[in-house]
Amino acid sequence: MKRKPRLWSAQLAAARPSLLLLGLLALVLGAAIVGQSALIAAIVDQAFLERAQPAALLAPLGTLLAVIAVRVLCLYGSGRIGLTLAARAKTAIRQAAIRKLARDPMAASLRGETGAKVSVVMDAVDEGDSYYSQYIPRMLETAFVPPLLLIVVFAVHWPSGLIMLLTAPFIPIFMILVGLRTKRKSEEKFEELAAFSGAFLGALQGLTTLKLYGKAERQEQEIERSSNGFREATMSILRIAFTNTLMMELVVMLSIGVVALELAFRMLIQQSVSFEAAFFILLLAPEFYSAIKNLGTAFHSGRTSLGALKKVEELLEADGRGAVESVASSRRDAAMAPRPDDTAQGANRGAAVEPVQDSAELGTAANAVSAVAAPSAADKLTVPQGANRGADAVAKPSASRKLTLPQDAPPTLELYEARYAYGPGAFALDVGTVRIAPGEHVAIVGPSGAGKTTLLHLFAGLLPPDRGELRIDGHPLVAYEADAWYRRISYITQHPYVFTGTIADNIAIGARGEASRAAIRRAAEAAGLGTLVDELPQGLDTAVGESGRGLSGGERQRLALARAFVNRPGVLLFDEPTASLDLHTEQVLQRAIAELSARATMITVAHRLHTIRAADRILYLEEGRLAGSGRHEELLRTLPSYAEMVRLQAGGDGA
Ligand SMILES: Nc1ncnc2c1ncn2[C@@H]1O[C@H](COP(=O)(O)OP(=O)(O)OP(=O)(O)O)[C@@H](O)[C@H]1O
Repeated sequence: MKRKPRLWSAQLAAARPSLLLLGLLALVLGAAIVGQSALIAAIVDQAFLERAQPAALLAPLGTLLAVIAVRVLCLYGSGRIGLTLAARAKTAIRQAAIRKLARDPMAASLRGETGAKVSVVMDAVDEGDSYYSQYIPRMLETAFVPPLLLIVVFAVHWPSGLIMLLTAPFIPIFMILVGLRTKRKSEEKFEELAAFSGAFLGALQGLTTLKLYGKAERQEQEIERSSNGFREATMSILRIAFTNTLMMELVVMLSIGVVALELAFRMLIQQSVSFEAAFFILLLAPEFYSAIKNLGTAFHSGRTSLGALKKVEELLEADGRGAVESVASSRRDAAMAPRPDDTAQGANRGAAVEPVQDSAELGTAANAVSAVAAPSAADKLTVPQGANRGADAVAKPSASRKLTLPQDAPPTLELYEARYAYGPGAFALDVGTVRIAPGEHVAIVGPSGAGKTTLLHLFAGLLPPDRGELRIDGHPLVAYEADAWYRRISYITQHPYVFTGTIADNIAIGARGEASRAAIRRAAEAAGLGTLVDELPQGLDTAVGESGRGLSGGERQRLALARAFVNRPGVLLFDEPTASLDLHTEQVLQRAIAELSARATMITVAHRLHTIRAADRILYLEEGRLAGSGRHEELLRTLPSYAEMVRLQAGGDGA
């Protein structure tokens, strides 16, 4: 048998007292089985062969009832313990998985299919149930019951004991052979299920696009194909399981038959065994085999569970860091705490990660996560491994304390000797050192694909530089409390994400703490949402997002700005929409942004000439390099490619 997934072992180690109790119950169960069989054999012997008076049978019958009650209680007890073990383990594993997803760097969390992740967290964890509720209790029963029965049979009539000893191994041999195949199949089944869930969710989310391109039917066929794959994988597991059961029943029946034949021969021909002893053994034999057989059935579910667990473990260890320990600790610390080395710097080194897409909105998503992810005190006090890499000349925080970020004044930002590549041979951004003073307004400009968004993500702390680091007020980002930075910034993407909930809920998630109704209202008005809210019958309580009213691109932008207004960030990161908004919306947005950025550092991926002209400094990127930096007029004079871009843009912008 291969090494057990570490998740399982971690859970078992945490459940040692329950395992001891299960062992004790198994021992009592074994004794009850022996007692029950002995009493039945004695009662039948006395009633039919000895022709005893009914009154004489009352005492053994009463004892028999008591023994049966003990047996039932043992089974009930071990069932309850198994279920409790399973429930606790599933909670801990699921918490660890959710915590892992919540604390992942944003770029990593956008990697992979959402449907597949949901399937692992929900279905694969559920599938783990039978390992604890069936396999572990049956394992312990088998460790105590069959050996006990065998000792008793040997003591009463050793030839029967020998037959049982020789035939018993056939059952585990079958189950090991079949179980190994089941585990492989079960892993395949989960791959199929994950593929199916991913394809299904993807198709549902993109249904409008698929319909517009006339591809809905093809996607339907794709879903049919992957659902058939899942069905076939499930059926092949069931086929193995049924064949397994049939073979085991056959082996058990044959073995009991051989024991019975031998006993009949000794009793009737040789007359060397009494009826009571033979009947006693014949009662014990099926109990002996069924205990081993039950393990076989539990073994099958156990293997399926292990296959499922491997998927959960893969999810937990997707970034190569040991999350298993956190499962064991999750009972101690149920709070979903971000780990220090999960902050942007130091994570995903060299991995080709997806860039943060437009749907990710910082200062919003981060707050949404932090609503459920309260960092534990221990995490705040630990300094991550690999912190301060390349930070030779800067002040380093003390090894045991995290710095707090001033919440009132805008900070100084510095990308120090920063380089980021999406992977070996992929696009690489290498901008060296860029320092942005408090309150400075910087525009990132350049041709499409030059690395503007990548640079913005480096400034936001969303992408960890491969080399160099992001410094806030002279200290590396990892020196600060995990959430402090994200509470200080607002990132308005081109297509802000609207969560399912009311407009008020959607604005409130931008707030650093609780936002009052009045503050939400003020933020909505400041962002130019006042008229829309007034026109809606339910005002701020109108449902938006997937299950509510749709919002236009401009309204989404204003919603994102309203989130920023309740936050009043020290750093405003803004990815300007490339698509043109109508003049009125544009003016509303510009006014709101000007007001927001008056007391903040602002970095904008700029597409509009008036943003570029108004910037204190322009960073002009070309193929991942900083080709020039300065004010608009300065770059016009010194950088021909910039002048050319402005000339082309002026044609379409009219600014
Ligand atoms: N996950 C990724 N893996 C590999 N390459 C990527 C990834 N994301 C982006 N790139 C590449 O990195 C380069 C820079 O992308 P980026 O989005 O930063 O450019 P940009 O200047 O913002 O472009 P645009 O103005 O068109 O939005 C592009 O060539 C892009 O194809």
